Amino acid sequence: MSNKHYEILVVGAGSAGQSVAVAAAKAGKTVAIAEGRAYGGTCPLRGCDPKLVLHAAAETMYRLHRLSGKGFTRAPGFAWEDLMNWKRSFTEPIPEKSRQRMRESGVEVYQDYASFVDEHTLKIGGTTVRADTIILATGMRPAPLDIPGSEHLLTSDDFLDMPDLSAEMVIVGGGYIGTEIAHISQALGCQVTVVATGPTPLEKFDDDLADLLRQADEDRGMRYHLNSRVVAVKQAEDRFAVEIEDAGGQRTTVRTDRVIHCAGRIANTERLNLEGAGIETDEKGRIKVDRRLRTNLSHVYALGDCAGTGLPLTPVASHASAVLNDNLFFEGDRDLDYYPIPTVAFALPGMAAVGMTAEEVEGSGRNISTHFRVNTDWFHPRHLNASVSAFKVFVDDDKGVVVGAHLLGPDATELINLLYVAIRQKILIQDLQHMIFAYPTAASMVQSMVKA
Ligand SMILES: NC(=O)c1ccc[n+]([C@@H]2O[C@H](COP(=O)([O-])OP(=O)(O)OC[C@H]3O[C@@H](n4cnc5c(N)ncnc54)[C@H](O)[C@@H]3O)[C@@H](O)[C@H]2O)c1
Repeated sequence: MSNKHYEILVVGAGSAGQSVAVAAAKAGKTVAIAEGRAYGGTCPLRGCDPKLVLHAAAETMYRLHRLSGKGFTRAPGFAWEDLMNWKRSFTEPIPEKSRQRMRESGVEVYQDYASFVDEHTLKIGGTTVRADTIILATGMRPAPLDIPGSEHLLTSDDFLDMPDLSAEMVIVGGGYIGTEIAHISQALGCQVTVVATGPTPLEKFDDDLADLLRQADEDRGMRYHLNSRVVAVKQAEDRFAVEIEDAGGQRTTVRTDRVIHCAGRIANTERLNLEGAGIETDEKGRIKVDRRLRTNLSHVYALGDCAGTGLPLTPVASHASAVLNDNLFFEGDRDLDYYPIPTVAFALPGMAAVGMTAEEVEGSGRNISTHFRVNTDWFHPRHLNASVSAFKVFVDDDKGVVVGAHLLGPDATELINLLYVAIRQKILIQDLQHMIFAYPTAASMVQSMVKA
């Protein structure tokens, strides 16, 4: 057992942890980073990036199907294995590249899980490490689903590495991950059944838009069990029998080839022995932090998905690491400043939101008008023959600015950034209307969306 001391120890080598380690080294600190799994973290290895590679193929197929009979006579052939190889060309170089980046920056690299021994000491494999300042950035993982037959469930990690695409799949959960996996799989030829606990999928998005998406999905053959949950999974020869219970207690069994568990994620804290150092967590199990990412111990910080602040999204972690790096290493004096956080679900077509929600508008007592419209007849969605397109934009009529935007439709995932800038910078609608937007682009729709 060897002993080491560093000024800074980072636990978790995802995007947040790596960013802090590099900044600390740049500031001349002695730094180490520990990671139990592959270097790189969720976003480039098991989340955003590989998902988007698959989504690009699915979106191409979706668009081709929508233009069938409008120039296209048949969809092209599709090989899942080739798509997986293409995806691996993105993911496989990440761990070694990340480790190399750490070493070149002067960060000492540990390949093992770290666990607290006391407030300043962690065990990393066979090494006892003492550190003056400790940064926790351990991310999240699928939450265990406590139902009979849970051993038959595959996770989103497994989905992103499947050897083939099943003919039929059941998706447990209609949140971000469930919806994205459902849309990718259905577009590429799988018969998908989604089991969602709420009255619509994507409950964290606008209800009206989520319901329009559900209708369009059902029209193209996706199946939904709403207000329902999966209560058991049984092996049925080489397939599975999925037991689904609705809110009234009525049970249905669906037979399928694979069952994908997308029913929520929890913070990766179980190997840290937080109790060993007396570090507090919130009711969701995320590490409690203040507006400067400090835990209840003044020398321990947490950021990224494992920390109880902001949404578990990569750009939120990037913002948090920028604030922490400034404050810790470059004499900054900044609080976190998230508002508003744009968020996107890569459905087909995409769903996106930024700023005030319908519930927030209703409870605000402010003079806010709602611009809600199904705009499948507008030129941009229409020339793509989109299955659905709609928007709900909230305008503060006293101030003349956009305060919330909810989009569903082709290119919604890009358009939302434009509305984010309008909200964040409080651009007057009057000024927005006087600007010249290139036409015909998706972005040019924004001027019509905010028109009274
Ligand atoms: N595009 C993106 O930005 C993106 C993509 C993926 C994940 N994420 C992030 O990851 C987080 C986690 O995503 P997620 O989709 O795992 O969680 P989620 O909380 O969005 O959805 C999980 C859903 O599963 C339901 N559920 C729980 N038990 C169930 C059961 N037995 N049967 C059926 N449904 C059940 C829950 O009620 C919930 O609606 C998100 O909050 C998001 O911030 C973001």
